[in-house]
Amino acid sequence: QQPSTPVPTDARKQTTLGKYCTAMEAYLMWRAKPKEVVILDVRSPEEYVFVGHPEMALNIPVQFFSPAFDAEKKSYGMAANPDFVAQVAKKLDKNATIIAMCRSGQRSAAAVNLLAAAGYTNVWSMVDSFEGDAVTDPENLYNGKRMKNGWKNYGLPWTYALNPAQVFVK
Ligand SMILES: O=S(=O)([O-])[S-]
Repeated sequence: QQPSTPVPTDARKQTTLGKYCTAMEAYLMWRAKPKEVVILDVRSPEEYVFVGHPEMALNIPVQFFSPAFDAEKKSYGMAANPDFVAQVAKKLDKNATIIAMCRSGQRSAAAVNLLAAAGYTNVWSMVDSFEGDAVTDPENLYNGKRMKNGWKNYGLPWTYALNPAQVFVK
């Protein structure tokens, strides 16, 4: 069964290919065809290692974590991985079924767009991704926490274990 997730309202989560799925739909797609469907985790290797990752996920970062802290934005930076498409191409054909995922669906959309521009046609963006969206309700104990949806919150299979065939190696 094909995912029926609609176009996300957040423009940063939209892709040129228009293929969207939730973490649950992604898991069901993978489970139906585990040899054909690739879950591609485009987060930084640090997130893959320390936050954990779907058990079957291949890590190729679309952006790297940057240790430069921006006091105004109150965040660390991310730097584009200039070799992202080439690194994907080493492992996956242009007609492969790929589900891109990140923390909560923005970098996965960016990754889909890069791959689409390079000729990949069957690339989905996991809109809630690994950690999901944050609760936005000041009355809620979990306000601001990523507890709404996503792979981890659904209780889908994830791990901290590192498989040499799946980790990012430059
Ligand atoms: O890019 S992100 O959705 O993982 S914050």
